[in-house]
Amino acid sequence: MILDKHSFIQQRPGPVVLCILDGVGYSDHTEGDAYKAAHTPNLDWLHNNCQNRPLNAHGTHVGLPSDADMGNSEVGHNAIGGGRIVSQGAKLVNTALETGALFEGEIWRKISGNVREKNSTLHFIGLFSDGGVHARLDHLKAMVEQARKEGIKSIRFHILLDGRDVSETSALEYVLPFENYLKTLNAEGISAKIASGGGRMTITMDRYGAEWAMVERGWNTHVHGEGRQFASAEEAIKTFRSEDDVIDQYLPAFVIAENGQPVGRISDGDSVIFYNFRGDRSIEISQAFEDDEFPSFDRGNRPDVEYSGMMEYDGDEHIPKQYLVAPPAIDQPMCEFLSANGVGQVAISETQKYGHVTFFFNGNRSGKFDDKIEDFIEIPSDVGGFDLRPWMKAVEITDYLVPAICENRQPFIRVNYANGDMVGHTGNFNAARMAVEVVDVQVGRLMAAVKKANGVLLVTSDHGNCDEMFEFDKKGAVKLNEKGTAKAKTSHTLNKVPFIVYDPATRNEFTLSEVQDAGLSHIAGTVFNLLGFQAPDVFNRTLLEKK
Ligand SMILES: O=C(O)[C@H](O)COP(=O)(O)O
Ligand SMILES: [Mn+2]
Ligand SMILES: [Mn+2]
Repeated sequence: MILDKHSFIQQRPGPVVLCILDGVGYSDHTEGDAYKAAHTPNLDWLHNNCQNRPLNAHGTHVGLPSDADMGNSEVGHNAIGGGRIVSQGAKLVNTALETGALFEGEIWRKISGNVREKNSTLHFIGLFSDGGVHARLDHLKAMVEQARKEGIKSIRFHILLDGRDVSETSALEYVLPFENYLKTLNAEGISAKIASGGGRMTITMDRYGAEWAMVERGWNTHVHGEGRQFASAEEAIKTFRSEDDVIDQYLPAFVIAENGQPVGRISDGDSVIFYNFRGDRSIEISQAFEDDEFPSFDRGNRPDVEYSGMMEYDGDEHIPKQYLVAPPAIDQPMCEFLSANGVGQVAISETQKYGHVTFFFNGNRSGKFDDKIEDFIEIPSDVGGFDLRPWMKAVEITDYLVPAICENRQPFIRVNYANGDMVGHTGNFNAARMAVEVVDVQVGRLMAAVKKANGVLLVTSDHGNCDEMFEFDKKGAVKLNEKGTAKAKTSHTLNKVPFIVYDPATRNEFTLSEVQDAGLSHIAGTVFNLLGFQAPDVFNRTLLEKK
Protein backbone atom coordinates (compact mmCIF):
# COMPACT_ATOMS: atom_id res chain seq x y z
CA MET A 1 0.00 0.00 0.00
CA ILE A 2 2.99 2.31 -0.18
CA LEU A 3 2.28 5.24 -2.50
CA ASP A 4 4.89 6.36 -5.05
CA LYS A 5 5.83 10.02 -5.29
CA HIS A 6 4.48 11.77 -8.38
CA SER A 7 7.01 12.34 -11.14
CA PHE A 8 6.21 15.99 -11.90
CA ILE A 9 3.53 17.23 -9.51
CA GLN A 10 4.70 18.41 -6.14
CA GLN A 11 2.50 18.60 -3.11
CA ARG A 12 1.43 22.19 -2.31
CA PRO A 13 2.31 23.54 1.14
CA GLY A 14 -1.35 23.73 2.19
CA PRO A 15 -4.12 21.12 2.18
CA VAL A 16 -6.04 19.73 -0.80
CA VAL A 17 -9.68 20.66 -0.12
CA LEU A 18 -12.32 18.70 -2.02
CA CYS A 19 -15.57 20.62 -1.88
CA ILE A 20 -18.69 18.72 -2.99
CA LEU A 21 -21.62 21.01 -3.70
CA ASP A 22 -24.30 18.34 -3.38
CA GLY A 23 -26.89 18.53 -6.15
CA VAL A 24 -25.40 21.37 -8.22
CA GLY A 25 -25.03 20.50 -11.91
CA TYR A 26 -24.98 22.17 -15.34
CA SER A 27 -28.33 22.29 -17.09
CA ASP A 28 -28.93 23.08 -20.77
CA HIS A 29 -32.15 24.80 -19.76
CA THR A 30 -32.21 28.30 -18.34
CA GLU A 31 -35.75 28.37 -16.99
CA GLY A 32 -35.88 26.62 -13.64
CA ASP A 33 -32.11 26.52 -13.22
CA ALA A 34 -31.55 27.81 -9.69
CA TYR A 35 -27.80 27.70 -10.20
CA LYS A 36 -27.89 29.99 -13.25
CA ALA A 37 -30.45 32.24 -11.57
CA ALA A 38 -28.35 32.63 -8.42
CA HIS A 39 -25.84 35.42 -7.90
CA THR A 40 -22.58 33.46 -7.69
CA PRO A 41 -19.58 35.79 -7.96
CA ASN A 42 -17.17 33.24 -6.47
CA LEU A 43 -18.17 30.29 -8.64
CA ASP A 44 -18.21 32.62 -11.66
CA TRP A 45 -14.70 33.79 -10.86
CA LEU A 46 -13.51 30.20 -10.55
CA HIS A 47 -15.07 29.27 -13.89
CA ASN A 48 -13.51 32.26 -15.60
CA ASN A 49 -10.05 32.05 -14.09
CA CYS A 50 -9.28 28.44 -13.20
CA GLN A 51 -8.90 25.20 -15.06
CA ASN A 52 -12.27 23.49 -15.07
CA ARG A 53 -14.35 20.98 -16.99
CA PRO A 54 -17.68 19.18 -16.64
CA LEU A 55 -17.77 15.60 -15.36
CA ASN A 56 -20.33 12.87 -15.93
CA ALA A 57 -22.21 11.91 -12.79
CA HIS A 58 -25.05 9.65 -13.99
CA GLY A 59 -25.87 6.20 -15.37
CA THR A 60 -23.05 3.88 -16.35
CA HIS A 61 -20.47 6.54 -15.34
CA VAL A 62 -21.33 5.74 -11.73
CA GLY A 63 -22.23 2.03 -12.04
CA LEU A 64 -26.00 2.34 -12.54
CA PRO A 65 -27.84 0.00 -14.92
CA SER A 66 -28.32 2.52 -17.78
CA ASP A 67 -27.57 6.07 -18.85
CA ALA A 68 -31.23 6.90 -18.30
CA ASP A 69 -30.56 6.58 -14.55
CA MET A 70 -29.87 9.87 -12.80
CA GLY A 71 -27.01 10.03 -10.37
CA ASN A 72 -27.48 10.11 -6.64
CA SER A 73 -25.44 10.73 -3.52
CA GLU A 74 -24.67 7.11 -2.75
CA VAL A 75 -23.26 6.19 -6.13
CA GLY A 76 -21.71 9.65 -6.60
CA HIS A 77 -19.74 9.53 -3.36
CA ASN A 78 -18.83 5.88 -3.94
CA ALA A 79 -17.37 6.90 -7.31
CA ILE A 80 -15.52 9.95 -6.00
CA GLY A 81 -13.98 8.23 -2.97
CA GLY A 82 -13.57 4.83 -4.64
CA GLY A 83 -12.00 6.25 -7.79
CA ARG A 84 -13.50 3.53 -10.00
CA ILE A 85 -16.85 2.40 -11.32
CA VAL A 86 -18.47 -0.50 -9.49
CA SER A 87 -21.80 -2.14 -10.23
CA GLN A 88 -24.21 -0.49 -7.86
CA GLY A 89 -27.10 -1.91 -5.81
CA ALA A 90 -29.78 -1.51 -8.48
CA LYS A 91 -27.65 -3.40 -10.99
CA LEU A 92 -26.72 -6.16 -8.55
CA VAL A 93 -30.36 -6.76 -7.66
CA ASN A 94 -31.32 -6.80 -11.37
CA THR A 95 -28.73 -9.50 -11.96
CA ALA A 96 -29.72 -11.53 -8.89
CA LEU A 97 -33.33 -11.50 -10.10
CA GLU A 98 -32.52 -12.23 -13.74
CA THR A 99 -30.33 -15.19 -12.90
CA GLY A 100 -32.69 -16.37 -10.16
CA ALA A 101 -29.80 -16.34 -7.66
CA LEU A 102 -31.88 -14.23 -5.28
CA PHE A 103 -34.54 -16.93 -4.98
CA GLU A 104 -32.04 -19.74 -4.62
CA GLY A 105 -30.38 -17.95 -1.69
CA GLU A 106 -30.75 -19.10 1.89
CA ILE A 107 -32.51 -15.95 3.09
CA TRP A 108 -35.25 -15.94 0.46
CA ARG A 109 -35.91 -19.60 1.22
CA LYS A 110 -36.09 -18.85 4.92
CA ILE A 111 -38.46 -15.88 4.44
CA SER A 112 -40.72 -17.76 2.07
CA GLY A 113 -40.51 -21.07 3.97
CA ASN A 114 -41.49 -19.32 7.21
CA VAL A 115 -44.69 -18.00 5.64
CA ARG A 116 -45.60 -21.33 4.08
CA GLU A 117 -44.91 -23.36 7.21
CA LYS A 118 -46.84 -21.05 9.50
CA ASN A 119 -49.49 -20.12 6.97
CA SER A 120 -48.68 -16.52 7.85
CA THR A 121 -48.23 -13.31 5.84
CA LEU A 122 -45.40 -11.98 3.72
CA HIS A 123 -45.03 -8.20 4.12
CA PHE A 124 -43.15 -5.93 1.76
CA ILE A 125 -42.13 -2.45 2.93
CA GLY A 126 -40.32 -0.02 0.65
CA LEU A 127 -40.21 3.01 -1.58
CA PHE A 128 -43.05 2.74 -4.06
CA SER A 129 -41.75 4.23 -7.31
CA ASP A 130 -39.36 3.68 -10.17
CA GLY A 131 -36.95 6.44 -9.18
CA GLY A 132 -34.23 3.79 -9.06
CA VAL A 133 -32.31 5.52 -6.25
CA HIS A 134 -33.53 3.49 -3.27
CA ALA A 135 -35.86 0.87 -4.76
CA ARG A 136 -37.54 -0.29 -7.94
CA LEU A 137 -41.02 -1.61 -8.51
CA ASP A 138 -39.83 -4.25 -10.97
CA HIS A 139 -37.79 -5.74 -8.12
CA LEU A 140 -40.91 -5.84 -5.94
CA LYS A 141 -43.01 -7.39 -8.72
CA ALA A 142 -40.43 -10.09 -9.41
CA MET A 143 -40.51 -11.12 -5.73
CA VAL A 144 -44.30 -11.13 -5.65
CA GLU A 145 -44.35 -13.34 -8.76
CA GLN A 146 -41.98 -15.77 -7.09
CA ALA A 147 -44.10 -15.80 -3.93
CA ARG A 148 -47.11 -16.57 -6.13
CA LYS A 149 -45.24 -19.47 -7.77
CA GLU A 150 -44.23 -20.79 -4.38
CA GLY A 151 -47.82 -20.89 -3.24
CA ILE A 152 -47.82 -18.03 -0.71
CA LYS A 153 -51.41 -17.04 -0.04
CA SER A 154 -51.21 -13.85 2.00
CA ILE A 155 -49.16 -10.77 1.01
CA ARG A 156 -49.31 -7.21 2.35
CA PHE A 157 -47.64 -4.06 1.02
CA HIS A 158 -46.59 -1.06 3.10
CA ILE A 159 -45.93 1.62 0.53
CA LEU A 160 -43.72 4.67 0.94
CA LEU A 161 -44.82 7.26 -1.57
CA ASP A 162 -42.02 9.01 -3.38
CA GLY A 163 -42.32 12.33 -5.25
CA ARG A 164 -38.64 13.01 -4.53
CA ASP A 165 -36.83 10.76 -7.01
CA VAL A 166 -39.81 10.95 -9.39
CA SER A 167 -42.40 13.57 -10.31
CA GLU A 168 -43.70 15.29 -7.16
CA THR A 169 -47.35 14.17 -7.46
CA SER A 170 -47.00 10.87 -9.31
CA ALA A 171 -48.09 8.44 -6.56
CA LEU A 172 -51.28 7.33 -8.30
CA GLU A 173 -49.35 6.51 -11.49
CA TYR A 174 -47.79 3.70 -9.46
CA VAL A 175 -50.64 2.83 -7.11
CA LEU A 176 -53.47 2.40 -9.64
CA PRO A 177 -51.73 -0.10 -11.97
CA PHE A 178 -50.49 -1.95 -8.92
CA GLU A 179 -54.03 -2.27 -7.53
CA ASN A 180 -55.04 -3.78 -10.90
CA TYR A 181 -52.16 -6.20 -10.66
CA LEU A 182 -53.25 -7.19 -7.16
CA LYS A 183 -56.71 -7.98 -8.54
CA THR A 184 -55.18 -10.67 -10.76
CA LEU A 185 -53.60 -12.22 -7.67
CA ASN A 186 -56.86 -11.94 -5.71
CA ALA A 187 -58.67 -13.71 -8.55
CA GLU A 188 -56.36 -16.69 -7.99
CA GLY A 189 -57.25 -16.82 -4.32
CA ILE A 190 -54.19 -14.95 -3.07
CA SER A 191 -54.98 -12.33 -0.45
CA ALA A 192 -52.72 -9.49 -1.63
CA LYS A 193 -53.45 -5.98 -0.35
CA ILE A 194 -51.87 -2.61 0.26
CA ALA A 195 -51.96 -2.33 4.06
CA SER A 196 -50.41 0.99 5.01
CA GLY A 197 -48.30 3.83 3.71
CA GLY A 198 -47.37 7.47 3.71
CA GLY A 199 -44.89 9.95 2.27
CA ARG A 200 -41.25 8.91 2.44
CA MET A 201 -40.27 12.15 4.22
CA THR A 202 -43.05 11.68 6.77
CA ILE A 203 -42.55 8.06 7.77
CA THR A 204 -39.96 5.28 7.94
CA MET A 205 -37.13 6.55 5.70
CA ASP A 206 -35.13 8.79 8.03
CA ARG A 207 -31.35 8.67 7.71
CA TYR A 208 -28.31 9.22 9.94
CA GLY A 209 -30.53 9.56 13.03
CA ALA A 210 -31.71 12.98 11.85
CA GLU A 211 -35.36 12.45 12.86
CA TRP A 212 -36.21 9.15 14.56
CA ALA A 213 -39.80 10.31 14.99
CA MET A 214 -40.27 9.54 11.26
CA VAL A 215 -39.35 5.91 11.87
CA GLU A 216 -41.60 5.73 14.93
CA ARG A 217 -44.55 6.99 12.87
CA GLY A 218 -43.77 4.41 10.19
CA TRP A 219 -43.44 1.60 12.74
CA ASN A 220 -46.80 2.39 14.31
CA THR A 221 -48.41 2.58 10.89
CA HIS A 222 -46.94 -0.57 9.33
CA VAL A 223 -46.58 -2.80 12.38
CA HIS A 224 -49.44 -1.80 14.70
CA GLY A 225 -51.85 -0.54 12.05
CA GLU A 226 -52.34 2.65 14.04
CA GLY A 227 -53.37 5.79 12.24
CA ARG A 228 -56.00 7.37 10.07
CA GLN A 229 -57.98 4.72 8.24
CA PHE A 230 -59.03 4.59 4.59
CA ALA A 231 -60.64 2.01 2.33
CA SER A 232 -57.78 2.20 -0.19
CA ALA A 233 -54.45 3.91 -0.86
CA GLU A 234 -56.12 5.78 -3.71
CA GLU A 235 -58.72 7.18 -1.31
CA ALA A 236 -56.01 8.16 1.19
CA ILE A 237 -53.92 9.98 -1.41
CA LYS A 238 -56.89 11.81 -2.94
CA THR A 239 -58.24 12.80 0.49
CA PHE A 240 -54.93 14.19 1.73
CA ARG A 241 -54.49 16.15 -1.49
CA SER A 242 -57.97 17.63 -1.23
CA GLU A 243 -57.34 18.70 2.36
CA ASP A 244 -53.92 20.22 1.90
CA ASP A 245 -51.50 21.33 -0.81
CA VAL A 246 -49.22 18.39 -0.12
CA ILE A 247 -46.76 16.70 -2.47
CA ASP A 248 -46.16 12.95 -2.32
CA GLN A 249 -43.00 12.86 -0.23
CA TYR A 250 -44.80 14.63 2.65
CA LEU A 251 -48.15 12.77 2.52
CA PRO A 252 -49.31 11.81 6.03
CA ALA A 253 -49.39 8.19 7.16
CA PHE A 254 -52.43 6.05 6.38
CA VAL A 255 -53.76 2.63 7.29
CA ILE A 256 -56.01 0.56 5.06
CA ALA A 257 -58.90 -0.94 7.01
CA GLU A 258 -61.96 -3.11 6.45
CA ASN A 259 -64.81 -2.88 8.96
CA GLY A 260 -62.61 -0.68 11.15
CA GLN A 261 -59.84 -3.31 11.31
CA PRO A 262 -56.40 -2.74 9.70
CA VAL A 263 -55.93 -5.25 6.85
CA GLY A 264 -52.24 -5.82 7.47
CA ARG A 265 -50.81 -5.43 10.94
CA ILE A 266 -47.48 -7.23 11.22
CA SER A 267 -47.86 -10.19 13.60
CA ASP A 268 -45.76 -12.93 15.22
CA GLY A 269 -44.80 -15.55 12.67
CA ASP A 270 -44.95 -13.23 9.63
CA SER A 271 -42.05 -12.50 7.27
CA VAL A 272 -41.01 -8.97 6.33
CA ILE A 273 -38.89 -7.84 3.39
CA PHE A 274 -37.68 -4.25 3.30
CA TYR A 275 -37.07 -4.04 -0.44
CA ASN A 276 -35.01 -0.81 -0.72
CA PHE A 277 -31.49 -1.59 -1.86
CA ARG A 278 -29.87 1.67 -0.76
CA GLY A 279 -28.62 1.78 2.79
CA ASP A 280 -28.84 5.24 4.32
CA ARG A 281 -32.61 5.40 4.72
CA SER A 282 -33.02 1.66 5.38
CA ILE A 283 -30.87 1.28 8.46
CA GLU A 284 -33.11 2.74 11.17
CA ILE A 285 -36.26 0.77 10.28
CA SER A 286 -34.11 -2.38 10.08
CA GLN A 287 -32.79 -1.72 13.58
CA ALA A 288 -36.37 -1.26 14.81
CA PHE A 289 -37.25 -4.74 13.52
CA GLU A 290 -34.05 -6.47 14.60
CA ASP A 291 -32.47 -4.94 17.70
CA ASP A 292 -33.26 -6.38 21.13
CA GLU A 293 -31.83 -3.29 22.83
CA PHE A 294 -33.49 -0.34 21.14
CA PRO A 295 -33.33 3.11 22.76
CA SER A 296 -34.71 5.19 19.90
CA PHE A 297 -38.46 4.92 20.60
CA ASP A 298 -40.98 2.68 22.34
CA ARG A 299 -41.90 -0.03 19.85
CA GLY A 300 -44.73 -1.45 21.95
CA ASN A 301 -45.13 -5.13 21.24
CA ARG A 302 -42.35 -6.05 18.78
CA PRO A 303 -43.62 -8.89 16.62
CA ASP A 304 -41.45 -11.96 16.26
CA VAL A 305 -40.89 -11.98 12.50
CA GLU A 306 -38.40 -13.27 9.96
CA TYR A 307 -36.94 -9.98 8.68
CA SER A 308 -34.73 -9.36 5.66
CA GLY A 309 -33.44 -6.29 3.87
CA MET A 310 -32.82 -6.28 0.14
CA MET A 311 -29.11 -5.67 0.84
CA GLU A 312 -26.72 -5.37 3.69
CA TYR A 313 -27.12 -1.67 4.48
CA ASP A 314 -24.15 -1.27 6.81
CA GLY A 315 -21.30 -3.73 6.36
CA ASP A 316 -19.48 -2.62 9.54
CA GLU A 317 -22.42 -2.89 11.89
CA HIS A 318 -24.00 -5.76 9.92
CA ILE A 319 -27.40 -4.19 9.50
CA PRO A 320 -29.62 -5.99 8.70
CA LYS A 321 -28.60 -9.45 9.86
CA GLN A 322 -30.36 -11.07 6.91
CA TYR A 323 -30.35 -9.73 3.35
CA LEU A 324 -31.18 -11.01 -0.11
CA VAL A 325 -28.34 -9.59 -2.23
CA ALA A 326 -24.71 -8.91 -1.28
CA PRO A 327 -23.82 -5.20 -1.55
CA PRO A 328 -21.27 -3.73 -3.97
CA ALA A 329 -17.71 -4.46 -2.90
CA ILE A 330 -15.58 -1.33 -3.04
CA ASP A 331 -12.18 -2.42 -1.86
CA GLN A 332 -9.41 0.01 -1.14
CA PRO A 333 -10.99 3.41 -1.56
CA MET A 334 -8.72 6.44 -1.76
CA CYS A 335 -8.72 7.18 1.97
CA GLU A 336 -7.56 3.70 2.86
CA PHE A 337 -4.36 4.33 0.88
CA LEU A 338 -3.99 7.82 2.29
CA SER A 339 -4.30 6.66 5.88
CA ALA A 340 -1.93 3.76 5.30
CA ASN A 341 0.62 6.32 4.09
CA GLY A 342 0.12 8.62 7.05
CA VAL A 343 -1.82 11.23 5.06
CA GLY A 344 -4.42 12.59 7.49
CA GLN A 345 -7.92 13.70 6.55
CA VAL A 346 -10.83 15.83 7.66
CA ALA A 347 -14.33 14.83 6.52
CA ILE A 348 -17.10 17.26 7.38
CA SER A 349 -20.76 17.82 6.60
CA GLU A 350 -24.05 18.35 8.37
CA THR A 351 -26.15 15.37 9.51
CA GLN A 352 -28.12 15.02 6.25
CA LYS A 353 -24.92 14.38 4.29
CA TYR A 354 -22.57 13.22 7.02
CA GLY A 355 -22.71 9.56 6.01
CA HIS A 356 -22.26 10.60 2.38
CA VAL A 357 -18.85 12.15 2.98
CA THR A 358 -17.75 9.41 5.40
CA PHE A 359 -19.61 6.10 4.81
CA PHE A 360 -20.38 6.35 1.07
CA PHE A 361 -17.08 8.15 0.35
CA ASN A 362 -15.15 5.31 1.99
CA GLY A 363 -16.84 2.52 0.00
CA ASN A 364 -19.69 1.96 2.50
CA ARG A 365 -17.60 1.73 5.66
CA SER A 366 -18.72 3.69 8.68
CA GLY A 367 -15.43 3.64 10.59
CA LYS A 368 -12.15 5.41 10.03
CA PHE A 369 -9.08 3.69 8.61
CA ASP A 370 -6.82 5.30 11.19
CA ASP A 371 -8.40 7.02 14.17
CA LYS A 372 -5.29 8.99 14.95
CA ILE A 373 -5.13 10.94 11.69
CA GLU A 374 -8.76 11.18 10.56
CA ASP A 375 -11.24 13.75 11.87
CA PHE A 376 -14.94 13.13 11.08
CA ILE A 377 -17.02 16.20 11.90
CA GLU A 378 -20.83 16.22 11.92
CA ILE A 379 -22.71 19.50 12.32
CA PRO A 380 -26.29 18.66 13.45
CA SER A 381 -28.83 19.50 10.74
CA ASP A 382 -32.09 21.37 11.26
CA VAL A 383 -35.07 19.03 11.37
CA GLY A 384 -37.20 19.32 8.20
CA GLY A 385 -38.29 22.43 6.31
CA PHE A 386 -35.10 22.96 4.32
CA ASP A 387 -36.83 25.44 2.01
CA LEU A 388 -37.63 27.50 5.11
CA ARG A 389 -33.95 27.66 6.06
CA PRO A 390 -32.03 27.23 2.80
CA TRP A 391 -28.81 28.27 4.47
CA MET A 392 -28.94 24.99 6.42
CA LYS A 393 -25.61 24.54 8.26
CA ALA A 394 -23.33 25.81 5.51
CA VAL A 395 -21.97 28.69 7.58
CA GLU A 396 -21.20 26.47 10.58
CA ILE A 397 -19.38 24.01 8.34
CA THR A 398 -17.19 26.75 6.91
CA ASP A 399 -16.61 28.20 10.38
CA TYR A 400 -14.97 24.88 11.22
CA LEU A 401 -13.09 24.64 7.93
CA VAL A 402 -11.47 28.05 7.68
CA PRO A 403 -9.14 27.58 10.67
CA ALA A 404 -8.64 23.89 9.77
CA ILE A 405 -7.38 24.95 6.34
CA CYS A 406 -5.32 27.90 7.57
CA GLU A 407 -3.64 25.74 10.22
CA ASN A 408 -3.07 22.99 7.65
CA ARG A 409 -4.63 20.60 10.15
CA GLN A 410 -4.68 17.65 7.74
CA PRO A 411 -3.34 17.36 4.17
CA PHE A 412 -6.68 16.19 2.67
CA ILE A 413 -9.96 17.85 3.60
CA ARG A 414 -13.33 16.89 2.12
CA VAL A 415 -16.60 18.66 2.67
CA ASN A 416 -20.15 18.24 1.45
CA TYR A 417 -22.50 21.25 1.40
CA ALA A 418 -26.02 19.78 1.33
CA ASN A 419 -27.93 22.91 0.29
CA GLY A 420 -28.23 22.52 -3.51
CA ASP A 421 -29.60 19.04 -3.05
CA MET A 422 -31.74 19.18 0.08
CA VAL A 423 -33.37 22.46 -0.89
CA GLY A 424 -33.59 21.28 -4.51
CA HIS A 425 -35.67 18.30 -3.37
CA THR A 426 -38.31 20.60 -1.88
CA GLY A 427 -39.22 21.89 -5.36
CA ASN A 428 -39.07 25.49 -4.11
CA PHE A 429 -37.24 27.47 -6.82
CA ASN A 430 -36.66 30.66 -4.83
CA ALA A 431 -35.31 28.76 -1.86
CA ALA A 432 -33.03 26.73 -4.15
CA ARG A 433 -31.63 29.91 -5.69
CA MET A 434 -30.88 31.19 -2.21
CA ALA A 435 -29.31 27.83 -1.30
CA VAL A 436 -26.84 28.23 -4.17
CA GLU A 437 -26.05 31.80 -3.14
CA VAL A 438 -25.34 30.67 0.42
CA VAL A 439 -22.99 28.01 -0.88
CA ASP A 440 -21.26 30.51 -3.15
CA VAL A 441 -20.45 32.70 -0.15
CA GLN A 442 -18.91 29.67 1.56
CA VAL A 443 -16.86 28.84 -1.52
CA GLY A 444 -15.50 32.39 -1.34
CA ARG A 445 -14.46 31.81 2.27
CA LEU A 446 -12.77 28.52 1.34
CA MET A 447 -10.92 30.24 -1.51
CA ALA A 448 -9.51 32.85 0.84
CA ALA A 449 -8.41 30.22 3.34
CA VAL A 450 -6.84 28.01 0.66
CA LYS A 451 -4.99 30.98 -0.78
CA LYS A 452 -3.61 31.85 2.63
CA ALA A 453 -2.51 28.26 3.25
CA ASN A 454 -1.13 27.79 -0.27
CA GLY A 455 -3.33 24.76 -0.76
CA VAL A 456 -5.61 23.59 -3.57
CA LEU A 457 -9.39 23.81 -3.72
CA LEU A 458 -11.31 21.37 -5.92
CA VAL A 459 -14.98 22.25 -6.44
CA THR A 460 -17.31 19.58 -7.76
CA SER A 461 -20.65 17.89 -7.14
CA ASP A 462 -22.04 14.37 -6.90
CA HIS A 463 -25.03 14.88 -9.30
CA GLY A 464 -27.41 17.60 -10.42
CA ASN A 465 -30.60 18.68 -8.66
CA CYS A 466 -31.16 22.44 -8.17
CA ASP A 467 -30.03 23.00 -11.77
CA GLU A 468 -33.51 21.83 -12.89
CA MET A 469 -36.29 22.91 -10.57
CA PHE A 470 -39.02 22.69 -13.25
CA GLU A 471 -40.23 19.71 -15.26
CA PHE A 472 -39.93 19.90 -19.05
CA ASP A 473 -41.99 18.16 -21.71
CA LYS A 474 -40.41 16.18 -24.56
CA LYS A 475 -40.22 19.31 -26.73
CA GLY A 476 -38.30 21.13 -24.02
CA ALA A 477 -41.14 23.39 -22.83
CA VAL A 478 -41.78 23.93 -19.12
CA LYS A 479 -44.66 21.73 -17.90
CA LEU A 480 -47.45 23.60 -16.14
CA ASN A 481 -49.52 22.43 -13.18
CA GLU A 482 -53.27 22.94 -12.65
CA LYS A 483 -52.63 26.46 -11.40
CA GLY A 484 -50.87 27.35 -14.65
CA THR A 485 -47.49 27.79 -12.99
CA ALA A 486 -44.32 25.76 -13.63
CA LYS A 487 -44.52 22.18 -12.39
CA ALA A 488 -41.80 21.78 -9.78
CA LYS A 489 -39.18 19.10 -10.24
CA THR A 490 -37.97 17.63 -6.97
CA SER A 491 -35.65 14.89 -8.22
CA HIS A 492 -32.01 14.76 -9.29
CA THR A 493 -30.97 15.44 -12.88
CA LEU A 494 -28.91 13.61 -15.49
CA ASN A 495 -26.68 16.64 -15.93
CA LYS A 496 -22.93 16.89 -15.74
CA VAL A 497 -21.32 18.53 -12.74
CA PRO A 498 -18.45 21.02 -12.32
CA PHE A 499 -14.86 20.13 -11.67
CA ILE A 500 -12.76 23.21 -10.89
CA VAL A 501 -9.13 23.38 -9.75
CA TYR A 502 -8.26 26.49 -7.75
CA ASP A 503 -4.51 26.30 -7.29
CA PRO A 504 -3.19 29.66 -6.08
CA ALA A 505 0.33 28.30 -5.48
CA THR A 506 0.36 26.99 -9.03
CA ARG A 507 3.54 25.75 -10.59
CA ASN A 508 1.90 25.34 -13.98
CA GLU A 509 2.80 21.65 -14.18
CA PHE A 510 -0.49 20.35 -15.59
CA THR A 511 -3.55 20.94 -17.69
CA LEU A 512 -6.93 19.30 -17.23
CA SER A 513 -7.65 16.38 -19.52
CA GLU A 514 -10.42 17.03 -22.03
CA VAL A 515 -11.41 13.39 -22.43
CA GLN A 516 -15.16 13.47 -23.05
CA ASP A 517 -16.30 10.49 -21.01
CA ALA A 518 -14.53 11.48 -17.79
CA GLY A 519 -16.66 11.23 -14.69
CA LEU A 520 -16.64 11.33 -10.91
CA SER A 521 -14.44 8.26 -10.69
CA HIS A 522 -11.53 10.27 -12.12
CA ILE A 523 -11.39 12.63 -9.16
CA ALA A 524 -9.57 10.29 -6.76
CA GLY A 525 -6.56 9.87 -9.05
CA THR A 526 -6.41 13.64 -9.37
CA VAL A 527 -6.45 14.12 -5.59
CA PHE A 528 -3.58 11.64 -5.19
CA ASN A 529 -1.53 13.67 -7.69
CA LEU A 530 -2.20 16.98 -5.98
CA LEU A 531 -1.06 15.40 -2.73
CA GLY A 532 2.18 14.57 -4.57
CA PHE A 533 1.52 10.85 -5.24
CA GLN A 534 0.95 8.60 -8.24
CA ALA A 535 -2.47 7.02 -8.07
CA PRO A 536 -2.27 3.24 -7.56
CA ASP A 537 -3.40 1.13 -10.53
CA VAL A 538 -6.82 0.28 -9.11
CA PHE A 539 -7.89 3.91 -9.62
CA ASN A 540 -9.25 5.39 -12.80
CA ARG A 541 -6.83 7.68 -14.59
CA THR A 542 -6.14 11.17 -13.27
CA LEU A 543 -7.58 14.27 -14.91
CA LEU A 544 -4.20 15.99 -14.79
CA GLU A 545 -1.92 15.92 -17.85
CA LYS A 546 1.61 17.23 -18.15
CA LYS A 547 1.72 20.70 -19.60
O1 LIG B 1 -32.73 10.05 -0.25
C1 LIG B 1 -32.93 11.12 -0.83
O2 LIG B 1 -33.05 12.19 -0.23
C2 LIG B 1 -33.09 11.09 -2.33
O3 LIG B 1 -33.75 9.93 -2.73
C3 LIG B 1 -31.76 11.07 -3.00
O4 LIG B 1 -30.95 12.09 -2.55
P1 LIG B 1 -29.39 11.88 -2.34
O5 LIG B 1 -28.97 10.77 -3.25
O6 LIG B 1 -28.82 13.21 -2.78
O7 LIG B 1 -29.16 11.61 -0.91
MN1 LIG C 1 -26.18 14.11 -3.44
MN1 LIG D 1 -30.60 14.24 -3.29
